[in-house]
Amino acid sequence: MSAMNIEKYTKNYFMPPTVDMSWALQEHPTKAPTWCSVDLRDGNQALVIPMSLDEKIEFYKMLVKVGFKEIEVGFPAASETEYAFLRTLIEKELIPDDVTIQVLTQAREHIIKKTFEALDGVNNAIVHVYNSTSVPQREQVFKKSKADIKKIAQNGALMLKDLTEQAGKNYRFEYSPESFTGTEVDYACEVCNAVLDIWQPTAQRKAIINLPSTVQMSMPHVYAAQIAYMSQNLINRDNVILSLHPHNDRGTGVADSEMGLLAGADRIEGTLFGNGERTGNADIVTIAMNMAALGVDPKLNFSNMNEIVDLYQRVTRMHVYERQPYSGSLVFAAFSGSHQDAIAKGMKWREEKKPQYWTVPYLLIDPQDIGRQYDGDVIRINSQSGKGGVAYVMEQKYGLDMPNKMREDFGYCVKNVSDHQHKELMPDEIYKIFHDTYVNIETPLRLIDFNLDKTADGMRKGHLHLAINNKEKQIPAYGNGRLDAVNNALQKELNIKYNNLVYSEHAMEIGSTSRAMAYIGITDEKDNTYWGAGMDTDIITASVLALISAINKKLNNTL
Ligand SMILES: CC(=O)SCCNC(=O)CCNC(=O)[C@H](O)C(C)(C)COP(=O)(O)OP(=O)(O)OC[C@H]1O[C@@H](n2cnc3c(N)ncnc32)[C@H](O)[C@@H]1OP(=O)(O)O
Ligand SMILES: CC(C)C(=O)C(=O)O
Ligand SMILES: [Mg+2]
Repeated sequence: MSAMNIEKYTKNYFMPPTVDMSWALQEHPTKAPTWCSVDLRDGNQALVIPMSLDEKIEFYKMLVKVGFKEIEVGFPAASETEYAFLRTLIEKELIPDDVTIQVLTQAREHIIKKTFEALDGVNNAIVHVYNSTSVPQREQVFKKSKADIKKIAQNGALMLKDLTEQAGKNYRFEYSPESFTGTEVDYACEVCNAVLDIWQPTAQRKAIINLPSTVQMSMPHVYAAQIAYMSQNLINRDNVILSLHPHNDRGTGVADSEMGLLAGADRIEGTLFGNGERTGNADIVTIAMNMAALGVDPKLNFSNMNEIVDLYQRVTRMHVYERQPYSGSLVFAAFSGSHQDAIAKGMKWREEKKPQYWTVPYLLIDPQDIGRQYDGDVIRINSQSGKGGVAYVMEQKYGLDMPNKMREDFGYCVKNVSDHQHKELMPDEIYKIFHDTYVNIETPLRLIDFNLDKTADGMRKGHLHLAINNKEKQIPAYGNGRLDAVNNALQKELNIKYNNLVYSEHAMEIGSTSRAMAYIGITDEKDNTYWGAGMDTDIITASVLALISAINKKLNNTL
């Protein structure tokens, strides 16, 4: 016996009588399918607390805004709320002309009648009828033969046809052989064809045949082979919209949908973020965004993903997993140093070389396209981060452009703080570390003033007014420029030696236009480099402050 008793499991799906895998030669779908959101029905029936009337209305309006043209709004015969919701949509005229609502019903007379009652007053609707066809459902639940199960479907189809005629409407019809994935594929096809035979769809009024993986049982290519068989063997195929309704028991609801589309399907039923029974339905956000990431217009608009996530979480009381493709809060975040470095360089490269295409390493799509920000959503800093990421945040947020070598010094400094505090560091915390570590350091040396005039031969000569350990002192200064004069004066006065002076400065563009930041690195005889920064409204003063900060760090022996 195995530890998990796997001996009791066996394959419960059926390969189609003829297996055509030629669809697999296509790389990806090249046009958007018809999308049908089943959030308000399949998603809703899976919630611990189903949505209230007001919550359903709010969710419905959001689905319309995203661009769904077909929305399964409920199972009107299931409960008062479901019934009242449909009535509200109709009576308050909340159904735009280009949106068709869909309602689900079992193939039972009183339930179908109640469903039609609820539809009173609507012009366009899809009435969706289902019955189970799988071997276990036939044997264990319905205890009926194949012929009897087909009869349930036919009776349901007939009732839909008759009641629609009686209502004088043009409702469209959908049939689902529920538990399709556990059904012999040729038998499922026989049942669907019997339904189509009753409905006699036309080009003006096509019928929808929806093939659910009510429970996912196989790898996605097997489901797609089943879909290919159905697509090739349904009667009146030109007037049939072949729809998929994948669930996610094996975690491949998206793969089932994508491969099913390649195999001939025209339509996808699914939910936002994959909410639904058990492990959920196929996640339409992911399927649509996968298309968008390949340059295929999905005809749905997720440019405001944060708002959609917030509303969804609030009304369903579910949570969008941090790593849910495209929509999770961490899906664009790069904490690790090498990823951050590549992203920062990739962004720059794109800006300079190919702004019309998105090829930035580690980011499948441009986060801004779904309303996420580079700043805050992409490069985030913790102990796994490196100099590239830290410098990127400082540059984007505060306009600081440190010399390359200083970035390394600061990167390690930030990493250590994050490591010791065991937390992510926000940009303002990183800036504080930068400021406390490098900027305008005043002990033991503090600059009070300096006065350096130009001599006849173009040199600079004058005095440096300092406080050393709080004792004020004037020292003479001479050099070929102001910074050089200060540098010479300080080395002499303090009797210290250093070289490899690295210097850079810039105006502070972000936040404070009137200030300059200067950076200086000095390397002593033991090859230790000390970095300082100076901030001031005057660029020369900023440079002098940067030098004094670097010297103070050497004197304090703080690398
Ligand atoms: C895979 C899916 O998501 S399918 C959709 C599932 N969603 C829901 O069920 C949510 C809404 N459902 C409900 O509120 C209720 O089930 C109702 C109101 C529709 C029906 O309620 P009830 O009749 O009290 O109960 P229930 O659904 O258990 O009925 C079971 C009976 O219907 C039969 N039945 C179930 N589904 C179907 C169907 N699609 N077509 C025909 N008969 C069916 C069963 O065989 C069983 O028959 P029996 O009475 O001879 O044993
Ligand atoms: C009603 C049907 C389509 C369903 O939800 C399923 O089989 O999962
Ligand atoms: Mg379902």
